[in-house]
Amino acid sequence: MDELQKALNHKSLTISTLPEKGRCLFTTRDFFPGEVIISENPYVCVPNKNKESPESKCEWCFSSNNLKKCSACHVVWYCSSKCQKSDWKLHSLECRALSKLDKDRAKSLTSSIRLMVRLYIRRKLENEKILPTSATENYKNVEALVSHMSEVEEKQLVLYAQMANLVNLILQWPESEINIKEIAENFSKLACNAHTICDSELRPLGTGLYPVISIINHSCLPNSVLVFEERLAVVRAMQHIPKGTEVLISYIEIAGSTPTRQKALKEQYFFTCTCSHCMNLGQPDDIQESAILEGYRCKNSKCNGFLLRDSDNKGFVCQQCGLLQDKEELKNITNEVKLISEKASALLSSGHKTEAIAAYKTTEELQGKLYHPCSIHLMRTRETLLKIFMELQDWRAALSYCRLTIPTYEKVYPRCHPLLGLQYYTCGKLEWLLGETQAAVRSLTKASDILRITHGTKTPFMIELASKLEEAHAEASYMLRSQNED
Ligand SMILES: C[S@@+](CC[C@H](N)C(=O)[O-])C[C@H]1O[C@@H](n2cnc3c(N)ncnc32)[C@H](O)[C@@H]1O
Repeated sequence: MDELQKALNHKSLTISTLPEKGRCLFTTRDFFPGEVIISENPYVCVPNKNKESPESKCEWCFSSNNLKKCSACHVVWYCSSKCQKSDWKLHSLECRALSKLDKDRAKSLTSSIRLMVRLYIRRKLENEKILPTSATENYKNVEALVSHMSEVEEKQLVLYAQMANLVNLILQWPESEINIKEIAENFSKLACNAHTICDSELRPLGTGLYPVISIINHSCLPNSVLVFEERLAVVRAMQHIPKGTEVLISYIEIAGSTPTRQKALKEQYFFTCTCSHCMNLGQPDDIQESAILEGYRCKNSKCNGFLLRDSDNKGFVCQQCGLLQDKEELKNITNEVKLISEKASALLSSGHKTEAIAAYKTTEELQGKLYHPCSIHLMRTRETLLKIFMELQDWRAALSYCRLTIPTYEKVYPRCHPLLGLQYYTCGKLEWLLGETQAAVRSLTKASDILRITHGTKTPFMIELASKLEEAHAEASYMLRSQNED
């Protein structure tokens, strides 16, 4: 039996291979909601630095506080000497390579290029026995990852080859140690195996390769969830998982219709999902769900019906009241929504928050006429308004938008999804700030019921949630006692 299989057996897990999925991870005992199934440190990881996340982060723990730049390469940052020391074996070689580059070029390297440079440095350090190997921390596990090279489009292959040349240029190693074709294939492996490392509130921090957790396959109705505790990846059971069951997580944002989810999975992961949600494709309830989440609503504001194309494809018919809607009319409003939401997004990017709010509110109003109240488009606009009002510390407005998103969250996410838990948490925190104590207790309780399963109970984030809930409970009972005494 191979070493990895033996190590997994000790964790009550086993690897099987299915023809339609490749490797799969199965349980060899029951796991219960909230229980950690597997955790793994990254084989390699890097913090993200891009337009959405421009601030520097610690290379080891991803913190943004007390950062000091590496004085030699000027690319990598650390929050403490402890983090710097932990990363030193890998960074010492990386630092030498980055220091030779033109300063601006070194600073503008993408996360994928940096991740690949780190991957090759790690392999070299293992080969030279400078870094120890184990069953779970071993380049062999990277070799076993799927790459889908034969399915990748020509244009993408050219891009991977160019990126591989850049990695070669950065490393400047002898030909015997580098193989451009293999680096290109490893880029393809990263595309379908690397994970976005997020903080407890699921905000992206970096990218990491976790070759053992990468054995876990996808389902749109997953039984497990992947979260991160700093750089550690943790997979927890979201429900009771009986012995002999495949461990499944979701690779994608599952708030979307079946065709949208399937498109995302095909494009990035090259497979067609056959989970029970996807197997419903084309069935009347799936068509209805798609129309509600991404399609149009009836133009009669008193009717809550959704529209489907009529049989001769001239327009759309309300499935509740039968009202016909002209294709051109819908196209015009859709274009109007597109233009105003693009304007809103441009205003926000250029820092004109007040004007952006007005434009997003107009978008929301128009979307309300066009889409179902549970539409994903409407939900996204409301999420943006919530975010802007949070930044402006307008808690009342933020709470009203947060509340508007909840019914759609409850519809699109499973009962125990971390995003649903986090939305209840935001709602609860705002209610608490605004003195709506009873409502805060209800929302924080719902948040805690979900997040203690997905996030465990021991992280600083969960300890803070527990203490907020306790405080809200205490105040609610004090208020009740005072009322009774009056
Ligand atoms: C992160 S890997 C998962 C492990 C992979 N099965 C292996 O053999 O290494 C992702 C790849 O696994 C396959 N995969 C994942 N979930 C699947 C599913 N539900 N059905 C079919 N293939 C799946 C796809 O080939 C996908 O690109």
